[in-house]
Amino acid sequence: MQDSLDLRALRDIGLSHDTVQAALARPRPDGTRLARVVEIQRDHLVVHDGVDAHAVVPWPTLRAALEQSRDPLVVGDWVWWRAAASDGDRGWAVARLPARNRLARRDPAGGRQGLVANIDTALIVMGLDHDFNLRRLDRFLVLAHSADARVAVVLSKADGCADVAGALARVRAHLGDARDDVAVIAVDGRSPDAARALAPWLARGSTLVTLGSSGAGKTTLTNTLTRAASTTQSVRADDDKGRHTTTVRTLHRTAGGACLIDTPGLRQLWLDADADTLHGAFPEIGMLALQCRYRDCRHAREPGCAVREQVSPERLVSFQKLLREANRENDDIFQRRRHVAVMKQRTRDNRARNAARGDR
Ligand SMILES: Nc1nc2c(ncn2[C@@H]2O[C@H](COP(=O)(O)OP(=O)(O)OP(=O)(O)O)[C@@H](O)[C@H]2O)c(=O)[nH]1
Ligand SMILES: [Zn+2]
Repeated sequence: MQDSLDLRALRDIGLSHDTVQAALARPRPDGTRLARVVEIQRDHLVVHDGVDAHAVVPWPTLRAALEQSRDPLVVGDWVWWRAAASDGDRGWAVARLPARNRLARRDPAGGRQGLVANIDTALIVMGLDHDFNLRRLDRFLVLAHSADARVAVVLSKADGCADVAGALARVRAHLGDARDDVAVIAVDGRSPDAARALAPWLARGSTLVTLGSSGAGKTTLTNTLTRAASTTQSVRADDDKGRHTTTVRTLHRTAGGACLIDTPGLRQLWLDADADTLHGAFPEIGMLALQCRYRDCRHAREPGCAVREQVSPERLVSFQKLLREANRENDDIFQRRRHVAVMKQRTRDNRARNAARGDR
């Protein structure tokens, strides 16, 4: 069993300075080694130490702590793990290291669902087809901002789009100067050119996560970026058919040594973001609000509203909707349940109305 850490190998799997600090800050549990969670299966986890993958399950005390905090292990987490007593058995994840960041969403009941941890860059993938939706993009931008991650917006399916330049310009105009930290790139996710376009975000040892709705092209892009990587990396048999739907989050290695976590499409992204995070993701709104005539301007119908004058209407609508959602988080559990009940009833009503009209 290794007693010193193989830092080189661990860096290859995304070990950062913060995690090293976190690891040194507390005593290492006896007989354990450092590894990263690369896959979550129903009955076990896969951790990787930069050299090998190992199947593990949480040690009883860790399991109890995770259950109590309702904050399960996610892909990208770092753990101290211990090999099983006999070969072939599952090892144990003994303790989790504090994460430098974590992406999470809310579930309808108000719980928090961790998605991934310890990321540098979010690749927000949006198809240049019916998937193109600036309001949804804003939502993913807030998610990325909540982890303080760099962001590249990847407009996929550029090969099938008649006006790529126009689409790029629309996204840029929507984000405005305030978000000039966000890169916007159009790609054919199946082409090796996509890897070249994304090279600046794919440095060895950095960690990226794909975000986007189902069918946006996340897995296609992941396959392109990881294709020339390790030959031991299995390629799923149904990928060629393009029908494969991602069901688990998995950390892959790219050809140049970056770590890329592919996520399933998030059908319902209820943000786990407070008003501060929101203002961080929409920095221009807070700045401009200082120039509104009224101090408590809601940027609705008030005269002399600087926000309405200078922010694109679509982006302002995004912001206001997300802010309502964030404020709802402060609701108590009963208000939240009532809200869920209202939403469900509304869905049933819509369905009934559509059925009565004869559409499906
Ligand atoms: N022409 C073209 N097709 C693409 C591109 N990117 C993805 N596709 C196709 O779009 C479909 C959906 O792509 P996926 O990569 O499976 O989408 P996903 O975002 O991983 O979807 P989920 O796994 O359901 O979350 C597949 O048929 C892909 O072949 C692209 O850049 N160009
Ligand atoms: Zn205003």
